[in-house]
Amino acid sequence: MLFHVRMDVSIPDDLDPDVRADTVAREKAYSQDLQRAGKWPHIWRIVGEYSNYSIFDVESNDELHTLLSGLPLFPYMRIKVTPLATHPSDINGPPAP
Ligand SMILES: O=C(O)CC1=CCC(=O)O1
Repeated sequence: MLFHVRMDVSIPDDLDPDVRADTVAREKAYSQDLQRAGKWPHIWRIVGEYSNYSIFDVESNDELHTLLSGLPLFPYMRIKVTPLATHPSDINGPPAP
């Protein structure tokens, strides 16, 4: 199942700089592990914002929720999830299983 996910990050200005750096580093490692596992095939920076558009490829809503709620930056994010379906005009058809 494919999901489009928008993440808007808002880290409080008064967060300890060491905690901030550690959290951002853990976020990067967590994200890259999921990218290598094929669960997070795309991540794009939204120009001019501390936000990204991502595509997740997971088995269920519950799996997506588990992955998103495990993000180290989750406490500092607003997340909008859009489930994706195959478009009937897509010349490539549905993604391979
Ligand atoms: O910087 C962001 O958009 C938040 C984020 C998600 C994965 C990551 O490495 O950073």
